[in-house]
Amino acid sequence: MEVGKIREEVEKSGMIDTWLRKHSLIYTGATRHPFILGIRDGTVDLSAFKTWLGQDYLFVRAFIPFVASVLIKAWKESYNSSTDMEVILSGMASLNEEISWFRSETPKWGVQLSDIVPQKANQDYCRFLENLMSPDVEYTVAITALWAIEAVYQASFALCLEDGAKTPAELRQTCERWGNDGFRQYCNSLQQIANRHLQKASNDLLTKAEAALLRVLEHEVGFWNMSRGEA
Ligand SMILES: Cc1ncc(CN)c(N)n1
Repeated sequence: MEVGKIREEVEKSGMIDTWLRKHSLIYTGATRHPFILGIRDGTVDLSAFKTWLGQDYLFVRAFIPFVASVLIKAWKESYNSSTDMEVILSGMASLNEEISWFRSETPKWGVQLSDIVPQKANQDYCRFLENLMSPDVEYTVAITALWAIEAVYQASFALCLEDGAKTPAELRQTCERWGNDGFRQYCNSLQQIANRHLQKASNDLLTKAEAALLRVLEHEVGFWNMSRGEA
């Protein structure tokens, strides 16, 4: 597509929607992964679910410092820092609750948090987050990645709550954690913030943010694959 046409499209709907259309294959791969489709149609292997649960606890522990780093970047770099910080801080408060949820949920599944060893896909994803925490990474790149990480879970788990889904009763609470309306609104707020910053970004920054989005989608696919014992 020629540059003028891309600019026109971006002004209408925002850079993120443009990128999601451009990368729809990998986005669909991340948000409609066989692991999620298995929850939605009730055929998920419960040992895969337990693997996911334990590994995700470790991921979330690494994700919290990343979100804190985005908060610091918002404070330092955003032209609209107080609004951005309010949204990011609300996400951090939910993460505090999320950690408590993992601690109370895992024993129900016979998963012992102290025994969990991070698998390769999880380690790779956490290393990626750590790289994004560097002060050299621009706020626009980091907020785009934060939106993508949260949006994949929102879209995935919301799918398991749609009419007609045959999600097993014991997995519904998990799906509601990320598929609920409040989380959808949080993701929308992150998307708006990211879009506002992307609109002002140089071409070089746009390239970096798009690459970060793609890496997130790849890591999310890798994480689901790992949960199914495929990585
Ligand atoms: C792997 C992964 N990606 C995203 C999320 C949502 N915070 C999560 N808990 N885990």
